Amino acid sequence: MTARIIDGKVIAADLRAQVAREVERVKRDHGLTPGLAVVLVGNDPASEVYVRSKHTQTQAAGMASFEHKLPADVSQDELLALIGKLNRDPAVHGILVQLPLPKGLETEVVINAIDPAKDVDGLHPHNAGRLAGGQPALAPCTPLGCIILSKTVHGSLEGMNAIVIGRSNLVGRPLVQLLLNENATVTIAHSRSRDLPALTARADLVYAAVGRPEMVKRDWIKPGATVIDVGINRIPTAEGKTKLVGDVAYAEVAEVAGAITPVPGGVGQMTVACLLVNTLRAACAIAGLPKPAV
Ligand SMILES: NC(=O)C1=CN([C@@H]2O[C@H](COP(=O)(O)OP(=O)(O)OC[C@H]3O[C@@H](n4cnc5c(N)ncnc54)[C@H](OP(=O)(O)O)[C@@H]3O)[C@@H](O)[C@H]2O)C=CC1
Ligand SMILES: Nc1nc(=O)c2c([nH]1)NC[C@@H]1CN(c3ccc(C(=O)N[C@@H](CCC(=O)O)C(=O)O)cc3)C=[N+]21
Repeated sequence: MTARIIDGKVIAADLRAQVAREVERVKRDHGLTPGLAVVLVGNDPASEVYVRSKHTQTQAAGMASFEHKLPADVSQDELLALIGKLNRDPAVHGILVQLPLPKGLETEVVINAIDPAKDVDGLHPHNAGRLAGGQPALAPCTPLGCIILSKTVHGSLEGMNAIVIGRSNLVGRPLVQLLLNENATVTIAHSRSRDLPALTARADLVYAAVGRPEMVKRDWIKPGATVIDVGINRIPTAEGKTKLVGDVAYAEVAEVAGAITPVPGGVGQMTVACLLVNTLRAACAIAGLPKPAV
């Protein structure tokens, strides 16, 4: 069997086009231009790539994009002051602080300072708690993207056995909550889990969000399972260059899986598209408008 490739590029482009249509409508009918502010502290080259692609795609969708680059040695107070300013700025409806933050800055304090209504990353305890309680919330973009990709294969995830490998606040935990809301049966695995290959082999849906290049192997996968690879790992090649690989050994797993996401071109594409969705939703909610169609 050779897996169907889930094309994140195409699915994300479709989602961005839907966002752009809705942005045009709220601009025309309500004079509302959704705005996203991205805060990047320090100059990690990988982060700069993501931030640039967020900026380009935000503008392409007709939204306002505000970039704030701060030096790695910025003080916590200065960063909190910027967040306070963005919280009060009526042109800003979404605030994303790129993680991880450089040493010396307390992630929790910084995240908690973001107005929950503008927390398009879904990381503030207000939104994380609401999501865990099954209430409407701004949910993290990468897990949202994982659910959309899974549904392109299965329609409904109800009753399916899912495993989420990884339990970070940004990916694993919120993904578990979204899967529960979809009525999947969820196993949560992490670095202390015992016999990960056997746990994974029971799953119809496998989500790998670990940060270990090509960790998930062919013999871990139930034949026909859907494999969603969240990992983004840059590794050296034999030719002395670098390449991106996921947390799944793609070539061998694609021989047994029913469907699989590539890296690049899978989940990463959806993350940025879902950020636009969240910004549009946040803008409509803040302006007191009905929920947008996307
Ligand atoms: N495509 C996209 O848009 C995005 C991709 N990513 C990528 O996804 C990956 C995960 O990111 P993130 O969640 O932020 O990473 P974190 O480092 O925050 O979390 C990694 C998780 O994996 C678990 N883990 C580590 N080693 C093992 C192991 N050997 N077996 C089982 N579990 C293990 C850890 O367990 P424990 O809790 O016990 O330490 C932890 O829960 C990274 O490659 C990252 O680059 C991240 C965000 C967006
Ligand atoms: N507060 C916060 N929120 C995040 O959502 C967040 C973050 N911090 N820190 C870093 C991770 C990582 N992340 C990615 C986004 C897009 C791609 C992406 O577009 N990837 C492309 C390829 C990119 C390339 O070629 O380098 C793809 O997979 O096709 C990847 C990874 C968001 N993250």
